[in-house]
Amino acid sequence: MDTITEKLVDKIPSLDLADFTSGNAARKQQFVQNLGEAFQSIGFVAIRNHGLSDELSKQLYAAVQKFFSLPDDVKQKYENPTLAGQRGYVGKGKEHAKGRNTGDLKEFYHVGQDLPAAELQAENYPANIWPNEVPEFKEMTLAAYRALEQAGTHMLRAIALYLGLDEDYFDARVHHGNSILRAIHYFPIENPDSVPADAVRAAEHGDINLITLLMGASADGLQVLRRDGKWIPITALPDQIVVNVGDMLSRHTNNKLKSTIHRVVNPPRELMHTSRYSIPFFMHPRTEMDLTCLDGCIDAENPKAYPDTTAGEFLTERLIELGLLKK
Ligand SMILES: O=C(O)CCC(=O)C(=O)O
Ligand SMILES: [Fe+2]
Repeated sequence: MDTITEKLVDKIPSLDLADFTSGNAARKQQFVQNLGEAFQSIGFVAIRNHGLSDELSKQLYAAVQKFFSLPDDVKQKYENPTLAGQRGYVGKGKEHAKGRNTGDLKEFYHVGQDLPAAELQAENYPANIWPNEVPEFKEMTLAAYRALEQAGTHMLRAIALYLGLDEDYFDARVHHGNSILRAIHYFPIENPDSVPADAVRAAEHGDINLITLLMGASADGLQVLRRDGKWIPITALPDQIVVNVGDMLSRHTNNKLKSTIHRVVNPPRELMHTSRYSIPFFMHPRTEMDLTCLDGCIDAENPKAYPDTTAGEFLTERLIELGLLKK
């Protein structure tokens, strides 16, 4: 085992994306190295200068809170079971982590790639669904989608360099990619005894996609599983977003980069009646991206760990496991 994978940290590393985009070769190289080492060990980093303004994130949160405070029967108008939860609203307890049956204590709303109708059809993506009751929801979620997609593209360029690939290796693969912005509401529970004893806000899981960019992670509850089995809380400052490796990138790099298991724990019993919001952006490639383990990540010590697959096939498999797509 190399020394990088043995390093155990109590806090996720904090990096400045401006180092990568600065035009200064030494700062850029240092960013690439630090990011690569973090993704090869804990699998998570906190990033500042990510390009999402404070103003936008405040307005986005306001719109999201306004939507989730609508009555359940109004929110359910925006739920379309034929889309496997890929667009619009997904109601309370509908999604469970892979390998579990108890639903998570959350409701969420998915926004996908927003393109003119003909391009959506060409990419085979469903159209977005917009809530009439909160007209600003569309503008705010799409602005955040674009900012996070841009930040994610920079992060993937840094990852490509770390892997010894061309800097633009991921660019065409994520162009018009199947990314999803997920606004989550961990809803208040007045009577903790009314939910299954093993129900949690988000049970432990790895993300499906290439990388996840998470805003709002500073609220308590998010924890990551360190390799020695210890859960460590995520502590990101308000001006930071958290970025982690998902299963697609882990698989493509033959486990060199780590998709670290994480969860959102319940608050203490007396605070179960409070809400928690978070907004992860799941950066997916295009459906046809080949996730075959990269040659550069396979050697005698690290034999090829996965059969070949594509992003589309892998996503379908996982949506079935999460209870969102029926076989
Ligand atoms: O709410 C959070 O802080 C994290 C949510 C998460 O891990 C997910 O939705 O995949
Ligand atoms: Fe996650």
